[in-house]
Amino acid sequence: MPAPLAPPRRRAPARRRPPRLAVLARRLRPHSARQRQRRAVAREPRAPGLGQPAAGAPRRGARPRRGGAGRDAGPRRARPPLPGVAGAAGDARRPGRPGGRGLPPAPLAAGGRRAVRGDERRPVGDAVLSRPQDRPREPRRGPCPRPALRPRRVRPVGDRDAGGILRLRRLLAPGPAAAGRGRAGRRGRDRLAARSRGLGPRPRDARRPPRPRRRLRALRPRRGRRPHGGPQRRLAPGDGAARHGAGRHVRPSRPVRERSAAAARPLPPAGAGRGRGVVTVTVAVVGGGAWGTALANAAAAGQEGEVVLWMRDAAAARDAARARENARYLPGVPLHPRVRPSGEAGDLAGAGAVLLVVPAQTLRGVLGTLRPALRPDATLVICAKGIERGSDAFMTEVAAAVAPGAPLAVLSGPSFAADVARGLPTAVTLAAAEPARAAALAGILSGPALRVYHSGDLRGVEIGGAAKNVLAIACGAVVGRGLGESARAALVARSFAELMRFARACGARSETLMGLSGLGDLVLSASSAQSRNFAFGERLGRGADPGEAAGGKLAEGALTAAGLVALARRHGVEMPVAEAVAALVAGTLRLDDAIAALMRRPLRGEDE
Ligand SMILES: NC(=O)C1=CN([C@@H]2O[C@H](COP(=O)(O)OP(=O)(O)OC[C@H]3O[C@@H](n4cnc5c(N)ncnc54)[C@H](O)[C@@H]3O)[C@@H](O)[C@H]2O)C=CC1
Ligand SMILES: O=C(CO)COP(=O)(O)O
Repeated sequence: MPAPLAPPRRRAPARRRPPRLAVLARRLRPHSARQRQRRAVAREPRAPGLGQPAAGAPRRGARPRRGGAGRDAGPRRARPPLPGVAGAAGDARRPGRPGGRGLPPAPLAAGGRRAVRGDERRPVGDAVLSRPQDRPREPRRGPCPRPALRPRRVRPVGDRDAGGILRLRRLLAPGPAAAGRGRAGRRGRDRLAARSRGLGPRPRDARRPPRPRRRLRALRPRRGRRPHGGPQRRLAPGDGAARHGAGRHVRPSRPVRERSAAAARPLPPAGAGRGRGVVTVTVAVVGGGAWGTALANAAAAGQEGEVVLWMRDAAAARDAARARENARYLPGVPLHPRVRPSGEAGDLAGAGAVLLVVPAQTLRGVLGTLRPALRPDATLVICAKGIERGSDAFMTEVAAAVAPGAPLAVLSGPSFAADVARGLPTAVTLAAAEPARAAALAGILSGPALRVYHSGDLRGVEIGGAAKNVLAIACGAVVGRGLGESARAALVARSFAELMRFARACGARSETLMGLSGLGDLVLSASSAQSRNFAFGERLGRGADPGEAAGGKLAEGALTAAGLVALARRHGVEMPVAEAVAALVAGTLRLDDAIAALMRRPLRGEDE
């Protein structure tokens, strides 16, 4: 018997691919029971022939709701997975969630590296696994419904604004920071308004309170600059102080404050042990030339009182007072408001310090004339640079002879009047026998651009100023003759050597000559045609007659050379450069012969 036939095995019916819409719907995560119900309805077949969309399906032409089922169910979003790709856009939205509808995590690729799905952030070096259109859109704002797609947390705008408002409220809150802020407070409110509109810059570091220094500045009333601690003053244009921030209150630097204290003190007794009284510090200037005018301006800027600028020509003084300018000697530089030009000797009577700024050869005569008008205890500050002809006397000796017992001081150093008048930085030395007097005077004359060092070596400071004028003529002659920069440098060095020898022989300190009045002034005058002495020598070098080489200007070196040489001989000091200049000026030696004589001198050790 044939074995009963087994009932034919029925092939399992092939699984029908679910309709596309159903697949898509399954992938979607319903957010609420209402949504799930809607989607269930949507899965039901449409009524045949009616062609009406199922309830809950998006209407044609309706704008898909952002982040909702309507958008996700749209045809653009619901793409089938790409072949060979472990998942596609939207698949990873619930990775590994037990019982979740999403796909399991992507399998590990060869080498243990996990394949990266197109919708994940890809580490550098991973293959590109998706087409650009399969990548999810970046969510714009608000909470993202798909955590795996969220690139990073976006702070809601409201949060940020709240922080900004809090910070700005703190800035504007009444209290020491805000009280009296005035414009600063208004600015803050404006910024707050701008910030709340999403405009305007963020505060630099809003967590930190504003810096206290700034706040203090804002609270400080604006005043005129007080470089020396005095009361507010009006400042002249061109004045050094005005140039350095007039109109703004700037706390003076420590040295300036110290100078103020020094200036406020009365000068110590003149000629200690000689019964002199204490002198006050009212400054007057004798000599209305370039240097006298520049120093008067500097003194006026450096202390409180009026500064009388005495001129021998009363008409010139009136003109200067009217025009507020010394048009002849220092054109273009306004006089400081507290400089009073005067031709009256009586106007010098109140001065405690009198700056003598006339040509060296006139000092004896001028001081002799004015002496009766001066206070007997007035400090005479010698600013002329020279040695008196005929007597071969230093300026301090001349002054001491004319005004015996008067306290003396000497001011010298590298300083073109035009530079000082323009407020360019300058440093000079002031020497007096008593250190306290020198310091007090230095304090009075110092300013933002004029730095006055003090010294006790009167002789050294005056020799530096007088001798450099003579030596600068030699340097000018070398340059005028076209002998080159090497020759000029050699001449400066050898000139300085003889200056030192001479100064030491006269009892001065070498250190003084190595400073401003000596090396400093020699370097300035030997290297610049702005120096009248250098210019005089330059013209000599070009063949000008010594009588005309000055060109109507004051060349103190030409008038001092003979006296310097005479003094050097008296002290047994060799000064070959000064000798040559004296002979050139006297017209007893030609320049070429002078140069040849210098070059033929016996060779010797440099320090001999
Ligand atoms: N101009 C400058 O850059 C500097 C000049 N000095 C020295 O200052 C002194 C004066 O020089 P500057 O003012 O430049 O000269 P300057 O030629 O500009 O003025 C000389 C002043 O002295 C007056 N004067 C001339 N003879 C007189 C007399 N017999 N009696 C009264 N007053 C007389 C003139 O009227 C003029 O006001 C000189 O010894 C010079 O070496 C010092 C440092 C810098
Ligand atoms: O003494 C001066 C600079 O320090 C002025 O130099 P002159 O007199 O050569 O112009």
